[in-house]
Amino acid sequence: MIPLRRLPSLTKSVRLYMIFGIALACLAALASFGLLFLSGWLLAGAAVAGISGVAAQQAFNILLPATGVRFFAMLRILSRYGEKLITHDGALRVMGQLRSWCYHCLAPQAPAGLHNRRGGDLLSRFVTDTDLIGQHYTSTLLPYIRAVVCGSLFVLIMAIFSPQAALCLATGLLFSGLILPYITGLIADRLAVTLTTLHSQNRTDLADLIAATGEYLAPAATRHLHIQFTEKQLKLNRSHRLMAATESAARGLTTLCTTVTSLAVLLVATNSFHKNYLSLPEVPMLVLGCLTAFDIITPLPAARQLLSRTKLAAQRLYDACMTPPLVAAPIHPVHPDNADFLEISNLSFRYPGSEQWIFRHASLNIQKGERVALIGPSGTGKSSLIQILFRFYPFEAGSCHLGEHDICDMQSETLAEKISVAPQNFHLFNGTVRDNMLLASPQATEADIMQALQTAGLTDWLNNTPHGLETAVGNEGFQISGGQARRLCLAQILLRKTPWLILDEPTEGLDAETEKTVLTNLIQARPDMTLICITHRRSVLPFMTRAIQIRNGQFHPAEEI
Ligand SMILES: Nc1ncnc2c1ncn2[C@@H]1O[C@H](COP(=O)(O)OP(=O)(O)OP(=O)(O)O)[C@@H](O)[C@H]1O
Repeated sequence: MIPLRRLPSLTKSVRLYMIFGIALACLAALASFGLLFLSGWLLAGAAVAGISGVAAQQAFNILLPATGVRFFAMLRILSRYGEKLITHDGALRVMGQLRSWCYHCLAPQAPAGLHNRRGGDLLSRFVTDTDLIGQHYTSTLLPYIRAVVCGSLFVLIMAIFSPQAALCLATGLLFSGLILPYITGLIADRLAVTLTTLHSQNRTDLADLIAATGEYLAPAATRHLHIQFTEKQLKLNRSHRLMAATESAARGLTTLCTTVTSLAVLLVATNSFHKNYLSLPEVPMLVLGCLTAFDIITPLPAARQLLSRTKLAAQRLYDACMTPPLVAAPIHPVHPDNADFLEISNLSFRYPGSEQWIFRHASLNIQKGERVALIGPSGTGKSSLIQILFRFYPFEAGSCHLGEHDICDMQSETLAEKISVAPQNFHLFNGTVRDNMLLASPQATEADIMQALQTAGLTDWLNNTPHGLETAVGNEGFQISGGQARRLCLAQILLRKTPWLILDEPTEGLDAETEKTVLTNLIQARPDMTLICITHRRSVLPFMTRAIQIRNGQFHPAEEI
C-alpha cells in the first residue's frame, strides 16, 4: 500500500482538479436521485389528482415539481459531462506526471542499473502499470468517495420521510457496498498477482520473440517459444475469465440486493401510508429513490478488483523506479573548460557482484592530440573502460582525471560534452539517415551532416540511393548493411565535435579499402582530436600514434606499433 500512498505527493498539481471531478460526480449522482425521487412523486401525485375529481386537479400544482424535474435532468446532464471531462483529463494528467517521474527515476539507472531488467518488463511497468495507477482516481477513489458521500445523503433524505425506509436503504447499501466488494476484493487480491505477473511475462516474452524472430532464430526455436507463449496466454485468459466471473457475480448480487431493498422500502412505505404517516405519491417516490441510490453501489465491486491490481502496479513501479543508481550524481558538479589529458591512476575495478577484477592498480596517461589504440584479447576489459569513464559503474580504488578534474565530480552530460563514444553495440533508431544524425546533434546544419557522412565514407552510397539523407535505416539499422550502420554511428559522433573520441571496433565488418578510407578521412577531418580506438584489427594500428595493451588488469605499452 505504501507506494500508492505516494501518489498524492507525485500528483500535487492535479489534486484540486481531481477533487473538482469527484465533486461533480457526487453532484451528478445527487441530480439522478433528485430526478427520480421527484419524478416518482410527480407522476403518482398527478395520477392521484386525476382520479380525485376536478377540485383536486385544479388544486394540484404541476408547474413547480415539473420545473424541479427539468432542473435535475439538466443538472444531471451537465454535471455528468463535466465529471467525465474533468476526471478523464485528470487521469491523463496523472499518467503523464507518473511517466515523467518514472523517466526521471529510471534515466540515472541506465545503462548499468537496467541491464538486468528485460525490455518488455520495463515497458510493461512504464505503460500498463502507469495506466492502472493513472485510473486510480477515476476508477477506484471516485466511486468509493461518491458512494460514501451520496449514500449518506440519500439515507438522510429518505429518513426525513420514513426512518424505516431509510433503515432498509442503509442496510441494503451497506451490504452491497461493503460486504460484496470485500468478498470480491479477497478473490481479486489473489488473482491480481497471477494476472499482473502473467501480463508482464507475456509482454516481455512477446517483445523478445518479436526482437529475435527472423534471421536469428531457427524455426524450431521460434516454434518452441510460440508454444510457451500460447500456454501462458491461455493461463492469462483463465485468470481474466475468473476475474470477470467474480465481477459479474458481484454485479448480479448487487442487482438482487437492489430489488430486495426496493421491495422492503415498498412494504415499509405502504405500511406508513396505511397509517397515514406518508401520502400516496410519497410511496413510489421513496421506491424510485431507493432504486437510484443503488446506481452508486454497482461500480464498487469492479473498483475493488481494480484496487488490487493498482496496488500491485504501484509496488512494481516503485520497485523499478526507486532502485538507486549504481553511481550517485556528484553533489557539487564541475564543468571543466579544458580536457587536455586523461590520467588514470591505480584504478581497481570489478563489476558489482563479480569476483573478477577487470582492472587492478591500473594506470594510464593519454595527452591531448594522441591517437591511442587499446588492444588485448577478448574479455580483458577494453569496453569496460568506457563504462568506467562515463561513470556507469563505480570503481573501487584509484582515480580518473579528465584535465584537472576528477571524473567523479562531473555529471555524465558534462563528460558527454568532452567525450563521444561509438560503442561496439551501437543503436540506430527506426528513422531516416537524417533523423539519426539529428538525434546526435539537433542543431547540426545540412553542411555539417554531409561533412560527417563524407568523413565516415558514406557519401558515395547515399548519392546512389534514391532518397539520399531521407533513406530509411529501419529498426536498429536493419535496412542497411552492418558496415553502413557502423559508419553511420561513427558519423553521428563526428557530428558532435567533441575533443575526445572513443571508438569501439569502428572498422569491424569493413573491407580493408573502406577501413583505410574511413581512418584516413577521420584523421584529415579531425587532426586535433584525441582518439582512443579499441580494436582487434592490426590494420588500424598504423593510423595510431601508440598502442596500449590491457593485460592482467593493467595497461602496458604494446610493441605492435
Ligand atoms: N555488465 C557486466 N557485468 C558483469 N560482467 C561484465 C559486464 N560487462 C562485461 N563483463 C565482463 O567483464 C569482462 C571484460 O569485458 P569487456 O567487454 O570490457 O571486454 P573486451 O576486452 O571489450 O572484450 P571484446 O574484445 O570481446 O569486446 C568480461 O569477462 C565480461 O564477461
